[in-house]
Amino acid sequence: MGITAAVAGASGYAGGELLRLLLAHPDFEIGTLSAGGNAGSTLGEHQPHLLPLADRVLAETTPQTLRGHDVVFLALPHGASAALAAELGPDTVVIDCGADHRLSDAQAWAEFYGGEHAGTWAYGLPELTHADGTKQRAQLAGATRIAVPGCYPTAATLALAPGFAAGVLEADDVVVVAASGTSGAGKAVKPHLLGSEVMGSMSPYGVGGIHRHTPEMEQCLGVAAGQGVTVSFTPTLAPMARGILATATARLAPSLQAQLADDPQAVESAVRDAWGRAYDGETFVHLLPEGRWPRTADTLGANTALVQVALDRRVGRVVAISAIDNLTKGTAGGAVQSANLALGLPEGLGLPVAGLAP
Ligand SMILES: NC(=O)C1=CN([C@@H]2O[C@H](COP(=O)(O)OP(=O)(O)OC[C@H]3O[C@@H](n4cnc5c(N)ncnc54)[C@H](OP(=O)(O)O)[C@@H]3O)[C@@H](O)[C@H]2O)C=CC1
Ligand SMILES: CC(=O)N[C@@H](CCC(=O)OP(=O)(O)O)C(=O)O
Repeated sequence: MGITAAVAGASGYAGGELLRLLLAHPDFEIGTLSAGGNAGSTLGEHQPHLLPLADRVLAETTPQTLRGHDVVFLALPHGASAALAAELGPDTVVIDCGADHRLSDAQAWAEFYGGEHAGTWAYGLPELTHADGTKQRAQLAGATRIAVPGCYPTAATLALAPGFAAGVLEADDVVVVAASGTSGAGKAVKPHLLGSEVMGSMSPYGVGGIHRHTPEMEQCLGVAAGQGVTVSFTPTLAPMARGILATATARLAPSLQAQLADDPQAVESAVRDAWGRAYDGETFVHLLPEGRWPRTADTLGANTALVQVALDRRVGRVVAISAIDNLTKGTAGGAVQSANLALGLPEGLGLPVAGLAP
C-alpha cells in the first residue's frame, strides 16, 4: 500500500496542479479530494485535464474527511489551515500551500495580512542557502508541518539568496520586480483578471511596498544573509496563464565595490562563483550557462527554477533573474518536494524536470 494523500482545495489551481503531480508520483495513493462551495460535484467538472480522477466526488473540507491519511495537502484560501491542521493529529504530515504559517515575525503578519498570527511552520524551500552554507532541506527531513512558500518569494529568493549567503551583496538596497501569469491569483473571478483586461497588456499592482510577499522575501534573504535584508518589491501581471519572471537587483558589498575599478573581472568571477557554488548539484535549480537567460516557457509544468546572474559594472549592482512556473516550483511541485523530504523519500521522486516550451 502506498502513502495516502488527501488534497483540500482540489477544485482550485494549486489543488489541480498537486493532483497532476501526485498522479505521476510512484509512491502516493490519492485519497480524499475536498473543496468549499463545490463540494458534492465531481473533480471532472473543475479539472477536466485530470482524466483519471474525473469521476471522483469532492468532499467537504473538514477534519473528518481529511483525517486518516499519511499526508494532507492544503490548497485553501489564507486563514483556513490552522484550525484544520490542529485537528489532524501530530503524526499526519500537513503541507500548507497557503500563507498562514510562512512568516516567523508576528508583527509582519499583522502588518501585511492582519488578524492573529497562526504560528510558524518549517519553510518549504529546500534549496534556500543559509548564511552558514547549509540548505533549508535539513529542516524539512522528518517535519510534520510544512509551509509552502509564496510563488513570488520562491522566485526572488532563488534568484538572490546565493549572493547574500556568499556575502557579495549589500542588505539594504534590494529591488525585485516580477511578472506573474494570472493563475497566481487563483480561480475566483476577479474583474482585473478578465481576459479582456489581461490580454495584450501588462500591469503593475500592489505597488509601493505593500504586497504581502515583501516580508516573506525579506525573511528568506535574511536567512541567507545572516542579517536583516530590506526589499522593495513590485509585482506585475502578465498576459499568460502560468509563469513568473523575477528580475532582482542588489548593490555589491563594499569590499567588491572597492575592487570594481581595479579588477572588474575578479569581481565578476566572485559573483558567478557564489551562484555556481550554491546550485552545483541541485536537481531543480539551475544556474544557466553565461549568455543564456531564464524564460518562463522553459519551466512550464516542471519543478524547476532557471537562474542567471550578471554584474552591471557601471553602477556596481548585481542583476539576478529567475523563471519558475508559479503552480509547479512556485506551489504544488515545491509542496510535493517538501513532502518527499518529510517522508524520507528521495527529494525529487515523481517530480518533472523537463518543461513544456514552446
Ligand atoms: N495560484 C498560485 O500560483 C499559488 C497559490 N498558493 C496558495 O494556494 C492556495 C490555493 O490557491 P489557488 O489554488 O490559487 O486558489 P483557487 O481559488 O484556485 O482555489 C481555492 C480552493 O479552495 C477551496 N475553498 C475556497 N474557500 C473554501 C472554504 N471556505 N473552505 C474549504 N475550501 C475552500 C476552493 O473550493 P471551491 O471550488 O469549492 O470554491 C478551491 O478548491 C492559496 O492559499 C494560495 O495562496 C501559493 C502559491 C502560489
Ligand atoms: C498574480 C497574482 O495575483 N499572484 C498572487 C500571489 C500568488 C501566491 O503565491 O500566493 P499566496 O501567497 O497567496 O500563496 C498575488 O499577488 O496575490
